[in-house]
Amino acid sequence: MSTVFVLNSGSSSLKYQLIDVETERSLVGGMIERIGEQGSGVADHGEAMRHALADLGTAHTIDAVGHRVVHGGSVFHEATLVTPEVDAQIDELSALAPLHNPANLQGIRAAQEVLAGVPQVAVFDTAFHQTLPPAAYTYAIDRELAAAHGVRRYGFHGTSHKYVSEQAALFLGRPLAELKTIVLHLGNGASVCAVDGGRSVETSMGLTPLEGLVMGTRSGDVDPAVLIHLHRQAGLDVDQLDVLLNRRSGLLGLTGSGDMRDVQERAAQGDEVADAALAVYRHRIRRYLGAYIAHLGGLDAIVFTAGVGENNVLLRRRVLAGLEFLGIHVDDDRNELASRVARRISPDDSPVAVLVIPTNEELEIARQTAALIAQ
Ligand SMILES: Nc1ncnc2c1ncn2[C@@H]1O[C@H](COP(=O)(O)OP(=O)(O)O)[C@@H](O)[C@H]1O
Ligand SMILES: CC(=O)OP(=O)(O)O
Ligand SMILES: [Mg+2]
Repeated sequence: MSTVFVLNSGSSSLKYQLIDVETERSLVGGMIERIGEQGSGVADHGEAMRHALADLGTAHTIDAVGHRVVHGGSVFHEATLVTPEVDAQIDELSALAPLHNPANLQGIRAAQEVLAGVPQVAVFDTAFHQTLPPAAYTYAIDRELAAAHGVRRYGFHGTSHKYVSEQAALFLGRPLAELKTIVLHLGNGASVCAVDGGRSVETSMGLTPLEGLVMGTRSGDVDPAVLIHLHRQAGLDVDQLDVLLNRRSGLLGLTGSGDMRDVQERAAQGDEVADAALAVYRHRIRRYLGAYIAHLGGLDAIVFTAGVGENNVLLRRRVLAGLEFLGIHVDDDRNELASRVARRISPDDSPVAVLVIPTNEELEIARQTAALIAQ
């Protein structure tokens, strides 16, 4: 076993990489964006997949394909070989992740067609969070109704949270088993995870990837009564509410742009609407940070990752400002240093290590795929 082709289908993008699992080097890689948008030339994830395979060419052998699958419900606790039964279960879980699972399945089916006979492995965003205690995953609603419909918190971005928390332990040279870490995965989708001894014990996304932080186009937490109110008072039906909260909220809803770079640029030019949106974004993160420090009963490390977490100097400083009383300090010079590798942005002697660690979901998927195939 030496090469794994990894497919990471997002709601509107497809990232792919061919990874040599022995050297952990990427041999071929690319990204197709704006899938399904008018004028993009790529109608759906099946077509995007065919573009990716064409880019791959025939120069390489492929020993297995690893797929990111966003929702694994309570069914999948670990990387799983795709069989017709597994395909059907992923399909069934589409109701819980309509932006993601159908795209993941299209990727799987296109790969099966083009790479017939090559084992396909599904790696689930939810799997790492299967260790959440019931107190963290239970919604306080009618128990039987919830059970009948799979209504509980699952959590997402697990592949990233797992990878990054392990990298943090390696970086610090300390055993994972004794570390209390909070990971801030701030990308287009965003979530926080409390990791205690390598296990996810609390995370901000819930039944679907909508709960929690303010995101590019998703609202994150709202009082559920907002939906009832908007239905009764503004006449929005359930599909309109779905589109509102998942696709037209977050930074996009607050400012008209879902991209953090745009919002920050506008704020820097004195745009008060953009500045106020950044304040909401930061406030929500700090609410979770405080809560998770309490859940963990201590804290060794805070890790920033994903597009915003890895690149946004100002946001990192603002999120952690005023938390010195908790042993959380940021060294401004270290924070401002642009770099693509794992680094510490707190002083060496501060009680809590504040780290920036680039996530690599593709590598983690390749590792898990190779490990499963080797069994
Ligand atoms: N170099 C950068 N500098 C500042 N912000 C960035 C940079 N790269 C990405 N971002 C921000 O990160 C977000 C996208 O994160 P990313 O992790 O790439 O998203 P996805 O969830 O689609 O994988 C956007 O809001 C974007 O503005
Ligand atoms: C689960 C999720 O939100 O994924 P993404 O950040 O890729 O949209
Ligand atoms: Mg992402």
